[in-house]
Amino acid sequence: MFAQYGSAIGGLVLVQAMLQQYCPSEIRDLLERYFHKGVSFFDPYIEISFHEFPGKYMKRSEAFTAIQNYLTENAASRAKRLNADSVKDNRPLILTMADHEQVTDEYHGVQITWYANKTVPATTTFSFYPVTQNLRYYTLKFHRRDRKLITQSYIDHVLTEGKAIVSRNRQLKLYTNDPQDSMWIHALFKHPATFETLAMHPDKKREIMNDLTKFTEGKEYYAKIGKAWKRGYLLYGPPGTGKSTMIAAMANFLNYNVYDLELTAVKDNTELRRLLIETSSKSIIVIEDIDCSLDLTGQRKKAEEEEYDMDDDDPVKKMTRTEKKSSKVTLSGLLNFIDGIWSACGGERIIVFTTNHVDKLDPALIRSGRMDKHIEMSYCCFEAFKVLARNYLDIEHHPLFETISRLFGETDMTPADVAENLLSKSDGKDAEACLGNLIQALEAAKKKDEEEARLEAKRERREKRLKWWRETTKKAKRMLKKGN
Ligand SMILES: Nc1ncnc2c1ncn2[C@@H]1O[C@H](COP(=O)(O)OP(=O)(O)OP(=O)(O)O)[C@@H](O)[C@H]1O
Ligand SMILES: [Mg+2]
Repeated sequence: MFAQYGSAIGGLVLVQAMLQQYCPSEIRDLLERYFHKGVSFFDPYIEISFHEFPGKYMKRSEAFTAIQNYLTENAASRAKRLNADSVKDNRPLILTMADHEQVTDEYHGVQITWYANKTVPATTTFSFYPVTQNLRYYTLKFHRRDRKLITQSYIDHVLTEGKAIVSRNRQLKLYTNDPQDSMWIHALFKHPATFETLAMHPDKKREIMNDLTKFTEGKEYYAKIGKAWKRGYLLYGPPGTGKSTMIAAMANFLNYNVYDLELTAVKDNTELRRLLIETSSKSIIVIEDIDCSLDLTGQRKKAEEEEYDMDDDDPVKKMTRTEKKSSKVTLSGLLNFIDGIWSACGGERIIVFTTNHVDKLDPALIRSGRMDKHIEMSYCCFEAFKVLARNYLDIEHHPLFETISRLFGETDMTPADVAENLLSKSDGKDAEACLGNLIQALEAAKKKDEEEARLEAKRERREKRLKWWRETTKKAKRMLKKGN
């Protein structure tokens, strides 16, 4: 039976080769269409292709990555030609199928063949992406009698397995936007901060961790209520209270990549949109110091005023306005993105804004629904100090803790300053000396606070006296006038 198919297809291939050589193109196209129909009539096999970059935005297909990982773990070792990926950080060698290689897989007793393909484009058009990368694809080939099993069960199995492998083997990455060509560049993300090492009141910490876990498990919930699967956090507080450390702890906790978006390097809203669409799911997009990144407070107002003035028909003014508008990222561009566009690209993204001045932000940016959770990162409390003492000195208790606890009630110190004091010259080994350092620093801070309070009180008293003196003089002058 197979031999018959084979010779029929062989015959058709021969005919096609002859046509290509001797036929005019119109007739050839027509005949080729029939040729493919003929082949598919005789050929009992079905093929499905999965391209690496299938979409308009040149976003790498998650299905392709999942298949690559599935094949690497399950079948690639059986291939004859393999690519060995560079090995870093003592990780095992990664072997992937070489291009134009094939492997077979088995599922419920059915044989499936996978081909790793790569086509080289005939015409070279300009692209930011390596050309060959755009054209890699896997082809899955199976007998048509197994169509139901493959399309309804096997592909799902491969994608689910592949995605699980991706998240198991995931090495976190830190992406930053390159101001030169506005592309994401990445390095391995290796921040050691975890929720365990984060100095914060345990209740608050638990609340945040629960919130994050609920978010990651919320795929069905978000779909049910018709909202994009995203969550916004606003971290605010003075410098050195652990906002950036918290982001690293979140990434390590969730096993998410971090996209550190430098807004000042983004040319306009279109570029912002592209950069954000290129982020992968399971990621945290961070915009640090949002109040400094852009004049977000003013720009929206300015934009509104400009729109209002659009009737003005001075062409020069109009042009300047248009340039101004198109050359910057605006608050509305950012808000539009946060609000809507993500729903179209798969979700599971967290966006974190940080600021030292929450009072300076435009209310539109922080209203609920946009930033779902506001987290205040504040001065160190005794509970947070205990975490730092455990991290830096390996101690849970010490007789000096009582004094320290009292001093935390009397003055403010950031966790960064506490940590600095715990890092003594003796390399953190002499706990008593380190705690002594901290007590001295806390007492000095308390003294400074008291001195500032004393000066403030003195200033207030002086102002009061001055006010009394001015009023009394005014009264005396009025009385003198009346007397005259
Ligand atoms: N809550 C904290 N827990 C543990 N370490 C902390 C904490 N806060 C600060 N630190 C320590 O202080 C350093 C500075 O903290 P971090 O950069 O997270 O502060 P920040 O709030 O982001 O400051 P900025 O507003 O200046 O960006 C960190 O490297 C870390 O060692
Ligand atoms: Mg920071």
